[in-house]
Amino acid sequence: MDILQQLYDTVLERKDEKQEGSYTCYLFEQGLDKILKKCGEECSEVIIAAKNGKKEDTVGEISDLLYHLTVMMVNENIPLDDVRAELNRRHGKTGNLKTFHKVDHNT
Ligand SMILES: N=c1c2ncn([C@@H]3O[C@H](COP(=O)(O)OP(=O)(O)OP(=O)(O)O)[C@@H](O)[C@H]3O)c2ncn1[C@@H]1O[C@H](COP(=O)(O)O)[C@@H](O)[C@H]1O
Repeated sequence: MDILQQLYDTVLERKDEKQEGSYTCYLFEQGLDKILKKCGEECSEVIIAAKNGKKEDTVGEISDLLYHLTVMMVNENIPLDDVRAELNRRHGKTGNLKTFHKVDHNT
């Protein structure tokens, strides 16, 4: 199982728990506005890190953002598979476009 799925499953378990010291439980208690605020903050931090050109910091900030997005998805009952399906659908489209351009370019 990939790490995003493992993270999603752990966050999902936290939704119905009250675990001492769990930041995820704290976010669920605070509710959607707090979760969205954190997503916004973490997104800004990704942009700043990337702009500063520090790859290691950027990877850390992307990981923070993915975690907070996962909490938001669980809070909003959005399964990871829905995002996978949408990405697969778009990837399929891009694949078709590439093929089209290749054929078009050679003629
Ligand atoms: N991936 C993460 C993860 N990334 C970031 N964070 C937490 O996100 C918080 C964000 O830090 P900030 O400095 O931005 O915010 P803060 O000032 O501490 O908090 P706020 O007052 O802003 O809410 C930190 O406390 C980090 O520890 C995470 N907390 C948990 N996880 C994953 O979630 C799982 C469950 O965690 P718990 O719920 O803590 O058991 C863990 O096993 C991890 O896999």
